Amino acid sequence: MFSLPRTLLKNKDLVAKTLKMSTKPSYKTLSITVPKEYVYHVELARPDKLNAMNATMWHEIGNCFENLDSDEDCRTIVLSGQGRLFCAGLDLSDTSSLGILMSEVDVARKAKHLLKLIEKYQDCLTAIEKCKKPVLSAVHSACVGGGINIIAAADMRYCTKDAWFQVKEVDIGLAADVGVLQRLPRIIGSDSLARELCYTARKLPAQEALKCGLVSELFEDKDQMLSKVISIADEIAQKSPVAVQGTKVCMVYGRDHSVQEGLDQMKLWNQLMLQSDDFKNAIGAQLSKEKPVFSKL
Ligand SMILES: CCC/C=C/C=C/C(=O)SCCNC(=O)CCNC(=O)[C@H](O)C(C)(C)COP(=O)(O)OP(=O)(O)OC[C@H]1O[C@@H](n2cnc3c(N)ncnc32)[C@H](O)[C@@H]1OP(=O)(O)O
Repeated sequence: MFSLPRTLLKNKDLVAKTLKMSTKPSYKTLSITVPKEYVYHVELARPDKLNAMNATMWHEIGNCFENLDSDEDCRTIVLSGQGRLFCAGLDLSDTSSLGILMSEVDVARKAKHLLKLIEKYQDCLTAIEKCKKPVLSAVHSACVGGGINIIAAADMRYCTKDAWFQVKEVDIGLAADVGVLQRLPRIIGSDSLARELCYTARKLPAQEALKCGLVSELFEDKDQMLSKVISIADEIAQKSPVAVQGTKVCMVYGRDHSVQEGLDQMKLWNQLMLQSDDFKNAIGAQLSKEKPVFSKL
């Protein structure tokens, strides 16, 4: 039977922390590390498959971001890919995703299964947007198909100078269905360019991705990028989690609603959140010029 070491039993807080840590999930296709307090680093971890998204990866992305949403040790998330490129998109050899199309069943039955599959895969990526912790994506080399759908659901995007992006779906006979058609035009603010990229599947190079606002900054290489992106994530993680998470929720809401609807939602949000200790602590710290301390959320 599992038993705790004697030294741990002496310290109740440490015991609670150890038990909590031991219940954190682990994944087959994702790697999670904690480079700084409150900063989590999620990596797509199928490097030998160019991080192509098989069914396991789709489900794990959804579960991971749902879990991180309620993980009070996590305040910001850096998302990158292991191996030689960020992501090759849908795993085209994965029959557990695409097998439905091959099976000999009636069109209505196939459609019913496909509806469920598409809905599930949409939800898995929307979990990135629904997670209240800011997600900073860091792309090196190629970001193809499903990969660009992933980063479109993230809060911020950074890339290396050699990176390129491709909304590849039309090339495999598919209208992209997991978020890029909806999110990309809003991110880059040009419906015309978004349509060109989605209709032609042309490769968008890093310089142009910077110019059109898809990414915030370019870096010489992946190491330099991760070091800077982790430091931005750390800067955010030092702030009140009540303020940062509220800002994300309200900005996502505001993107999809009128200014007045956004302001109305903001009133309701802050009539609760301004009562939080964080508000008092942050103002006190500003006045005393001391570093504020915020409890976990
Ligand atoms: C309900 C569904 C919702 C989801 C929809 C999502 C749709 C999409 O993601 S559409 C896009 C799908 N992805 C692709 O079409 C990418 C195809 N791959 C490439 O363009 C290139 O491989 C890539 C630019 C990523 C890398 O090129 P590079 O020259 O560096 O390597 P390759 O020699 O081409 O590839 C190496 C081996 O990896 C295999 N591979 C690459 N991509 C995939 C993939 N997406 N799925 C499965 N396997 C992939 C490639 O076949 C090579 O294998 P091997 O010949 O055995 O070495």
